[in-house]
Amino acid sequence: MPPVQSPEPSPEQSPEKSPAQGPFDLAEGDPFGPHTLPYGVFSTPDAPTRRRIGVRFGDHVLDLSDLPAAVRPPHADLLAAPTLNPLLAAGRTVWREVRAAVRAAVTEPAHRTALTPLCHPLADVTLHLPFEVADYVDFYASEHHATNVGRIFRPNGSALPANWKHLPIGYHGRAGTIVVTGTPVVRPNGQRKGGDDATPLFGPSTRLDIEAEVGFVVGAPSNHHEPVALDAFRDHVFGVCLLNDWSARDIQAWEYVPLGPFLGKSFATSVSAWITPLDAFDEARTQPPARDFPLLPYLDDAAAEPGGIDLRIEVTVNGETVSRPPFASMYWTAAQQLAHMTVNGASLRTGDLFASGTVSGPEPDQLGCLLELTKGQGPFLQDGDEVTLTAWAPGPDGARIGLGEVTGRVLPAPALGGDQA
Ligand SMILES: O=C(O)/C=C/C(=O)CC(=O)CC(=O)O
Ligand SMILES: [Ca+2]
Ligand SMILES: [Mg+2]
Repeated sequence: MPPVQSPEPSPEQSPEKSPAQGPFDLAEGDPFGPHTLPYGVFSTPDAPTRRRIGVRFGDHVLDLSDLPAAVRPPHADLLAAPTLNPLLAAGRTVWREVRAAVRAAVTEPAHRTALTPLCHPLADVTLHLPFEVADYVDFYASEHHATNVGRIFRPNGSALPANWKHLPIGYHGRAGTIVVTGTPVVRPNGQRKGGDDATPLFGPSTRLDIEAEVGFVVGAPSNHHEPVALDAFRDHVFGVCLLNDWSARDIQAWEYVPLGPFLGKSFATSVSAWITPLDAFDEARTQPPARDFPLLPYLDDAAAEPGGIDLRIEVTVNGETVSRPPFASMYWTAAQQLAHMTVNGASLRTGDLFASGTVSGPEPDQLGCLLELTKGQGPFLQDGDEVTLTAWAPGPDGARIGLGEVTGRVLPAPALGGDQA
């Protein structure tokens, strides 16, 4: 695939910083300033089994697990856990109180002496999957992606299915194979049958792909039989992460009729280590595209607060930028996806994760997977390839809200056993 033209500086490349400065002296434009404050879970080499909650500030992690009394936030017990789940479960009022207290701690110069020993350079810590994933759903919400993929997978049918503009299509994925950024991704073995194959073949996928997506993390649960309305979205959804829905296109193309993706996607899904609270995106809200059909009342967001988010994603393969998918172009919003997911009375659990679907914009350098970028022809991923997604959103007063990164390197498929070879 051709590299993207006219590169802009990656938000991950923090501007130059002099070594004499401390963890709280951020360079101008650092995307992890006081308006971002994403939560993660880390450990340090001296205590590798002690997982602690931290917040990212610049290129450091501030340990929140045992803050000194002068800056101890309300609900500090929730921050002493080894995962974010207790904080997620606590609900929006608590999320806001904790975030306000953390912001006050990192911005008040009088606290710096006390907090500096609790700051670890990112390079010195191990980042872990920050929450225990409950259920996992993946949507299909980009009109551009759905149209492009529809043409490739179903050249004789209409690109968009008849239901596409009436409901956000999704499928249930595999929560147990969600992995944190940096985890290697092993090429899956599986069954495939191309148009020229007389019978199905078995072996390593030859069409391994990525999907650049945004994940939404559910905090507060809901009750069974009680749908979550559009305007209750922010009572339930805690925050946002980056997500790569690794996809074996050959396995997927053969297996997906009629129930949708299965083994072609369930071998691994990577997420970023940082969960950014929704409140960080207040300045980045956008109106979704105009609706082409009237929506049923439970999905009709015409009078709702703008449901889109202006996240600018960048996809690199082996360090070379291949795409810049714009999340603001998504047809269906996360609030509509949540309303649809629960309209039948299905309940939410703390730690549920739902992904936006591949983010593809209208332009050729805005496509969120290699299938689209190469018009179905490949090349797809080779063993050893490393794929990284980064993103940022506009914040207050020209600040950037960084989402960190989700990265993974492809490892060779396991050797086939006697029954499989
Ligand atoms: O059009 C299809 O048959 C399937 C497309 C997908 O790859 C499903 C998917 O993961 C949805 C998405 O990421 O948008
Ligand atoms: Ca997907
Ligand atoms: Mg996947």
